[in-house]
Amino acid sequence: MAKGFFIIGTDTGVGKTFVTAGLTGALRERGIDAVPYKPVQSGAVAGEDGLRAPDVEFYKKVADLPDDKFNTYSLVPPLAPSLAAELSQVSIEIDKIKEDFVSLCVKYQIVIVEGAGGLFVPLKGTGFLLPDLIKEFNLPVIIVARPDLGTINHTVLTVRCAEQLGLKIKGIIYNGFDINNLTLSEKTNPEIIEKMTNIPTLGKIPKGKDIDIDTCQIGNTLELIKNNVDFDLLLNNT
Ligand SMILES: Nc1ncnc2c1ncn2[C@@H]1O[C@H](COP(=O)(O)OP(=O)(O)OP(=O)(O)O)[C@@H](O)[C@H]1O
Ligand SMILES: C[C@H](N)[C@H](N)CCCCCC(=O)O
Ligand SMILES: [Mg+2]
Repeated sequence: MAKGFFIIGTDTGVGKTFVTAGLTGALRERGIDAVPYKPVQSGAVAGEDGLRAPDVEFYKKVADLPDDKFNTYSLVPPLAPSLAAELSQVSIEIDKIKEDFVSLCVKYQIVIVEGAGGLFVPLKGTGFLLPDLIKEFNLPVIIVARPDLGTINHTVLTVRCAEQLGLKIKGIIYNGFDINNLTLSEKTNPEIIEKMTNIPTLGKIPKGKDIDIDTCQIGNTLELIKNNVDFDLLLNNT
């Protein structure tokens, strides 16, 4: 079985890339040969030498990575992968994604895969969704969630759906606390969600400084992840 994690979010923009990059960098600093993998990047940007994948560029800047292939498809339309592929007249081949994933699994100790958007996102047409890929990879998922009001519903919905689909859930990372001005919901959400789901909280990450994926500003990403994720919990039984 491949060793690693599949990073999903309760939504797009919750911090999956930030967490994927930070976890990869932190594990590599611990001497664990971890790498990231982004099967399908939508919202890719045209650069001098072809399409740039912002998520992958961010990984490379945060973590000291070997030179390898960490992305299979890069698509310009900022949409769900299957729609972005359709508009780009690209056919997403799941076997190609599996091939790239396996080639990383044989070379490295841990592969941290980033999804796209939330859980129920179509990868190919409307029949092959993100959970289908997670099952193919047979990896436990880490859910990245917002900390504030509204996240109970989003997070518990994601947990319940993932469980009903037979996915294994490693834990939840809440991302983006305003630690200088914690709201009542930020103070109470992780505990009540753990009570409702029995899924452990792996980390509570504060808002950082100068972090922006689109402009590849990494700010204090690595420090935030290193200081706020429970790595003993993350790595036990991995
Ligand atoms: N803890 C944080 N502190 C400050 N900025 C953050 C933090 N986490 C994420 N961000 C910023 O929020 C934006 C969204 O984060 P990110 O791109 O990681 O989300 P995502 O879930 O990967 O989105 P997508 O679904 O597009 O892949 C980015 O600009 C990122 O830099
Ligand atoms: C373009 C964006 N940054 C992500 N890469 C893809 C988000 C897909 C969201 C699909 C949806 O739930 O509407
Ligand atoms: Mg991302």
